[in-house]
Amino acid sequence: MALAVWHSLLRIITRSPVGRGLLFSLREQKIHMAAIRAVVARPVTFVTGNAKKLEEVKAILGQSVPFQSLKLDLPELQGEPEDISKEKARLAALQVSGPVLVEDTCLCFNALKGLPGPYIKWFLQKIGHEGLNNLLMAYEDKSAYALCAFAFSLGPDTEPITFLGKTPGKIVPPRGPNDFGWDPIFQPDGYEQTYAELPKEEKNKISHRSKALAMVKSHFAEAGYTFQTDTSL
Ligand SMILES: O=c1[nH]c(=O)c2ncn([C@@H]3O[C@H](COP(=O)(O)OP(=O)(O)OP(=O)(O)O)[C@@H](O)[C@H]3O)c2[nH]1
Ligand SMILES: [Mg+2]
Repeated sequence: MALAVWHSLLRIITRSPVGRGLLFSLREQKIHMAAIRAVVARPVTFVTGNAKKLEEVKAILGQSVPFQSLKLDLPELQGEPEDISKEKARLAALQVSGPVLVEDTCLCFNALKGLPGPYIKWFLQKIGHEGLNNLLMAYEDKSAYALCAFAFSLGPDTEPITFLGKTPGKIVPPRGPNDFGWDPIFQPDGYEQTYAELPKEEKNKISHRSKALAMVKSHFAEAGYTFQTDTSL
């Protein structure tokens, strides 16, 4: 019965010019979507100069988003995290001539209206953990948040898209191993340990980076890109 109704509906659609037009445009759209889904000529390159970031990205993404990495220290725009990350992706895509993933990380102090934010790398290099704590000496509010802005671009002619992840916490005197940036002075909300004291797997479950990468993963799953692995193309 349902099949008979469907057949008469199909007959009506295919006999009318409007119906035929509709079917044609649906077919075109399907072909267009297939073209988008299909082939991207190169695998994704995660561009970073930071080995510890790379380590975490590998651990968090696993096999979900196949990528290769390239160590490049890209120049960084001043401004808002999302814009910095997008500009990094544009520069990276030009260098790589293919699909790229980059990220920019900020450590934002609420008492300082979000600063040092994207400038944390230079603050950390110049004044260290103690200096960062001292910046908040005059304030009762030690709350802060770690923010990660990933940007993905399919190539030099494509506008990058961004994925943000944020983890709230507070700034504390350094505790734990000193092998990654400001991890020893950031204590995420709901934990008694700093990022540095937490086992890596635990940090990777709750970190700003893992939250942003969860969105990257969903995007890749939805878009269904197929990346050719033949790099001679
Ligand atoms: O304790 C930390 N836990 C983290 O989870 C984390 N992620 C980044 N950082 C540090 O924060 C600055 C960001 O600057 P940033 O995003 O420009 O990175 P970068 O210049 O090192 O690499 P990249 O820009 O080439 O990717 C740099 O000092 C990074 O070392 C972290 N420190
Ligand atoms: Mg950088």
